[in-house]
Amino acid sequence: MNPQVERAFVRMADVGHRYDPSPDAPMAVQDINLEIHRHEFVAVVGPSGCGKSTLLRMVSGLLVPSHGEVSVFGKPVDGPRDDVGIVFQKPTLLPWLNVRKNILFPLKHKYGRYSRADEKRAEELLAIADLEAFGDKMPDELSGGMQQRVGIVRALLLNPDILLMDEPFSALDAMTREQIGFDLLKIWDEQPKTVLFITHSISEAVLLADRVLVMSKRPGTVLDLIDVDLERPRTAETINHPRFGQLADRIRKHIYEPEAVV
Ligand SMILES: Nc1ncnc2c1ncn2[C@@H]1O[C@H](COP(=O)(O)OP(=O)(O)OP(=O)(O)O)[C@@H](O)[C@H]1O
Repeated sequence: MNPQVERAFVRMADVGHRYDPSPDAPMAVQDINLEIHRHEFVAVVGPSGCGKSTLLRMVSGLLVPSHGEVSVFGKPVDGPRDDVGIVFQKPTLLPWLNVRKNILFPLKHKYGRYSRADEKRAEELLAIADLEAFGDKMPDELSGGMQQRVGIVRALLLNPDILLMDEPFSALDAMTREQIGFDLLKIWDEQPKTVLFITHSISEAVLLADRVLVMSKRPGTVLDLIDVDLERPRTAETINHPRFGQLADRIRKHIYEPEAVV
């Protein structure tokens, strides 16, 4: 496990949720018991509709589960949290603001202003994301991958303890996607966060995460929580490691031939 991982941070105890409150309506997720450590990188994979986004929304506090409890550092999550950054599939940058103003926008929106220190940190984060030369550019002057990196920097500028990422790279081509994965690991290494990362890509999950949470089809439950015992830093070479293939196979079996997994 990553040495930066400290201790249990996010806890889900017997968590379940049904969107339709009538008692015979189907559950979206059920019987979720999970502990995520501080600064751990957990990837979530599972079939479409199994409740991955539901899980993320419950950690963010945007959704209160109908059963069980989600807590962060021992305190129940009962409403939207301040210490959470969210990155979605599309970065949704404001087209009329340059990159620098886009990443500072949430601070301005939240506090009405931002300080010189915030501006300095914005420049530092842009540099970590290899975007230091693009602060003055408008979003439509950037590639899709660069826009997505701006979205990640924007989420990090609020210095959240928890970074929730919902299929953040799925709109990108394969090469950009792999590169931005390594960029994310570099940012995470320099600015450790507890990351919950949803993906449909098994190899992306294994390449990035400390652990991979595999969910069953609806109602989503935890099928497996797999330790990714591959060395860091992860590189393009990691993919050629025999252990990488074994881990990816194990996840693939859960998803495509669950009866074959003992
Ligand atoms: N707001 C909602 N109201 C009612 N049902 C919902 C709502 N949001 C999600 N659901 C249902 O809950 C289940 C889980 O949805 P969720 O979006 O969490 O799955 P997912 O694993 O993230 O899916 P995908 O991989 O396709 O994005 C689905 O059956 C979905 O139809």
